[in-house]
Amino acid sequence: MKLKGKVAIITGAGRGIGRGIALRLAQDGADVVVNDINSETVNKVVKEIEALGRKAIAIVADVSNGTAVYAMVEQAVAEFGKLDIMVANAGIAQVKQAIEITEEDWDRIFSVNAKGIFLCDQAAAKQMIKQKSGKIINCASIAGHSGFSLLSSYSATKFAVVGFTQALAKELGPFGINVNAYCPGIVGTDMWDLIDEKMGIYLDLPKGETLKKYTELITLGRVETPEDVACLVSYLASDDANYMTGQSINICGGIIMS
Ligand SMILES: NC(=O)C1=CN([C@@H]2O[C@H](COP(=O)(O)OP(=O)(O)OC[C@H]3O[C@@H](n4cnc5c(N)ncnc54)[C@H](O)[C@@H]3O)[C@@H](O)[C@H]2O)C=CC1
Ligand SMILES: CC(=O)C(C)=O
Repeated sequence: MKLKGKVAIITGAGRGIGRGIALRLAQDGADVVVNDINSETVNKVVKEIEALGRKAIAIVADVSNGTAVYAMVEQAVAEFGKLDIMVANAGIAQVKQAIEITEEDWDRIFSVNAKGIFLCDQAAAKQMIKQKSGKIINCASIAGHSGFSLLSSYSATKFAVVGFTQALAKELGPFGINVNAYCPGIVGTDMWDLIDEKMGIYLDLPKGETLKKYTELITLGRVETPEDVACLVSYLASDDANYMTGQSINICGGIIMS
């Protein structure tokens, strides 16, 4: 159990990739703070983690709200005494042609995907600096390494995550804190159901066909699962990754290679 005795916060963990990461870190021995804006789903995930014999608490908070994020970290430390791992996973998608995106659209997606990462990382870093150790793990995407058509605002937020991850790694290295990001490809979650449906309208494709078209780009020939992503996050959260920092790692079945 490589994360035995560790305490982790995972944001956006009520479903999808975040849930997969929460369950995997618990299987590896960590106690887990399960965050989401959806109270029903977080409570279900807490029960799943307790069934694995680990401690878990639910914290319903919007990662784009600084007061709520700081209160979440404070509550985690009050409950468990420390914070070893912050997985800033929560994110939203937006499928539109760039010429159609409104200022409100742009501000909304940046407030969750970029500002949310900044707030979670900053609140965690302040606690981890006191401890002189910690692992901050941000969710980017392959869309943060290569722009995706009809996902321009989304891609821009993920490029922002990659840049912030590098800069923060440089600032926090002297405190024994590692900062890295994971970059999934096409993961079969509710987010991709939405992308499939909305892109299908632009591409004039029936439901399921956009996902099929994108699946043809995957070298390993199948859609990614949350568990595939969780394997990388489990590594980044562990002592095995003590010499890795500032990296944004593609875990995408070979859609893009670099
Ligand atoms: N599904 C995919 O193919 C890929 C997803 N990603 C990224 O992975 C992360 C998770 O994505 P999925 O699990 O697929 O999405 P999802 O939509 O299935 O799940 C996202 C979860 O985050 C929660 N959430 C949304 N806004 C929030 C907020 N403001 N505060 C707290 N929680 C919030 C939602 O309630 C939901 O439970 C996102 O950052 C996404 O951009 C990256 C690459 C590929
Ligand atoms: C949702 C997402 O990040 C991709 C690349 O599909």
